[in-house]
Amino acid sequence: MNARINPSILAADFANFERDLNRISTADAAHVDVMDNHFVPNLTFGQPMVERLQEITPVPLDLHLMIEDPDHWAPQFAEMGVFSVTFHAEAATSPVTLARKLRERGARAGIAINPATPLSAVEEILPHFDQLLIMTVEPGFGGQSFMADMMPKLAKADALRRSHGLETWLQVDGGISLDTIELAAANGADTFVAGSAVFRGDPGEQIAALRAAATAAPHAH
Ligand SMILES: O=C(CO)[C@@H](O)[C@H](O)COP(=O)(O)O
Repeated sequence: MNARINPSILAADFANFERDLNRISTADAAHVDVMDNHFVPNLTFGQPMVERLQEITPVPLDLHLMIEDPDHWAPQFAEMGVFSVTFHAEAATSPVTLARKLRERGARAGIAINPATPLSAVEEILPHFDQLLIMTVEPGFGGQSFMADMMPKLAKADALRRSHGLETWLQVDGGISLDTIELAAANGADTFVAGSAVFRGDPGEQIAALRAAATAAPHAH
């Protein structure tokens, strides 16, 4: 299994993004949590900030938009040349049209679902997406506990993509650490967002350890 590790810069030092991005240069991508204080009760990065991060990052940017009205805002983020843009199913009005717009602008298109949102909400539209993000915490803050009860949903998503021959990546986000990554990998995740677990220790070492643990996990296929 090809395990991708995307550190969340929500756990980086906000006064030292250039230094901390360089510390995760062995990661597959940097996960950037854009929060608008409406869709979630927290406020992080706006467009000028993401634009600047895109200029200085040594790794691709994986944007996670926890915002209202992604139909309006997401294409503008995609135009910055970022690697991927993921928006929430709960917030979008026309997700398929939006996925097409993101791809037209050169970004991989991702759709995210909150813990309370069932897989059925995205089942039919999954073929239009490059990535499905299954939240393993309530979105909004880093440092929360991994919700193991999301594993049946993850396993179902994995079975669905395999039965339809889809190449959709399955991303998990929230509480991913050396204690939880194997369980997520065993249930079908291939892309892992980790904030605290990476930046709490030596980021390079943590990335390598997380990748090795996910790769070694017994996997359904
Ligand atoms: O989207 C979010 C939180 O809403 C995440 O990306 C967190 O930043 C993950 O942090 P840890 O749980 O790994 O500390």
